[in-house]
Amino acid sequence: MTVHDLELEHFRNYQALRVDFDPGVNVIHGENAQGKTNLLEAVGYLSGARSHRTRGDKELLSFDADHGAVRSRLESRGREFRVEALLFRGRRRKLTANGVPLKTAGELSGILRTVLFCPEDLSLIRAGSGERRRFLDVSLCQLRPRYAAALAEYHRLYEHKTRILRDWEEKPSLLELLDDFSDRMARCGAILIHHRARFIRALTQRAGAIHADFSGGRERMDLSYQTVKTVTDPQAPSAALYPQLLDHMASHRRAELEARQCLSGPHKDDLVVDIDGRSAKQFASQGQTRTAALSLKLAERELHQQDMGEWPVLLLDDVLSELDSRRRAFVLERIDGGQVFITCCEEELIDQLQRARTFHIRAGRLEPE
Ligand SMILES: Nc1ncnc2c1ncn2[C@@H]1O[C@H](COP(=O)(O)OP(=O)(O)OP(=O)(O)O)[C@@H](O)[C@H]1O
Repeated sequence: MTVHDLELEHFRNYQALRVDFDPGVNVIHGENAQGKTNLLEAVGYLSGARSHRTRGDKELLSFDADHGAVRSRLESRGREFRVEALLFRGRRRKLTANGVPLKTAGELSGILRTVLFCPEDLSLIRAGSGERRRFLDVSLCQLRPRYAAALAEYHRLYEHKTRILRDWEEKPSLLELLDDFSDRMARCGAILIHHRARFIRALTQRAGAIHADFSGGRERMDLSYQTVKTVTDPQAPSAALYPQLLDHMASHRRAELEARQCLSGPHKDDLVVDIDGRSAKQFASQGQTRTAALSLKLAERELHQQDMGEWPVLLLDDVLSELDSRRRAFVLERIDGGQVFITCCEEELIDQLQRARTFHIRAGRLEPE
């Protein structure tokens, strides 16, 4: 997959930008706060109309602008696409591909896939389970459209059930709906667990091998999937998982009513990361945390490649400067193949990336080469 060019209008600190990219490695270089991450964010937005830094589109619009645009010509699965996202303050965005309006943002993920690694990804290892579930969800939504649909439905049901549990004492009639919502959550939840388990199994093999290479064979990383306790084999077909989830919900019915929260279901799942048999969340050093998070992302990238037969676009935000020279060389070797965008502040890194095309950014503008 290749992003050939990008055009931005009133996007973050870019008033107007038009740039052609290299199909290989692109280095976005500049001092702090000049717009490197904003440019990477715009490339990432082409996949799934989603930003890794904000939920709402209005933050993407330049301060004081009431509309903006992201446009690109890109190549995916041997076809060329012209993708456009028009953003408005206070109005729904408009997405099109080759001039045809798109109904959902998911249709954009079907065209372009990206894998991003940014400093915030260290929380993949360090933070609570929510960050790791988000990682699973973002990957799986790109990989499996059925997963994306089940996840959206699960979130909707979760919100409804939470409202029932919150308000049932004031409005006891709501309780009549509770079991139906639990049943539907168990059906959707079974689909999520099945896909998560299979994805984690594939990820374990790849990420473990990458982490071993990364650490020069000195460390071993293991991943395991923690889900609802009554599930005996999470990789089983969703029809087999459904009654097991229902059992768990039934045994937690009273506790949910008392706690006024959904306590049962895959919204509490975790991806457990161990290094040399110990919890990475609790014991990993800063360097180990960075290596483990990066191994997960590089493994995710390889799974996309395996799935589609072509590399997703890799976005590395401010990653290399934090690695020692051996690990940096390892990453540069590993990302050979496919299109890559790397942001950096240091001139010396540019020298190391000899085959790359470099873009110098200052205050939301491209400096002439
Ligand atoms: N909606 C917006 N409109 C205008 N400017 C914005 C908007 N959002 C962020 N900015 C500004 O864009 C500038 C560049 O931000 P960006 O995160 O891209 O910096 P960077 O070059 O990656 O810097 P660093 O090396 O420090 O990470 C910042 O000064 C930020 O305040």
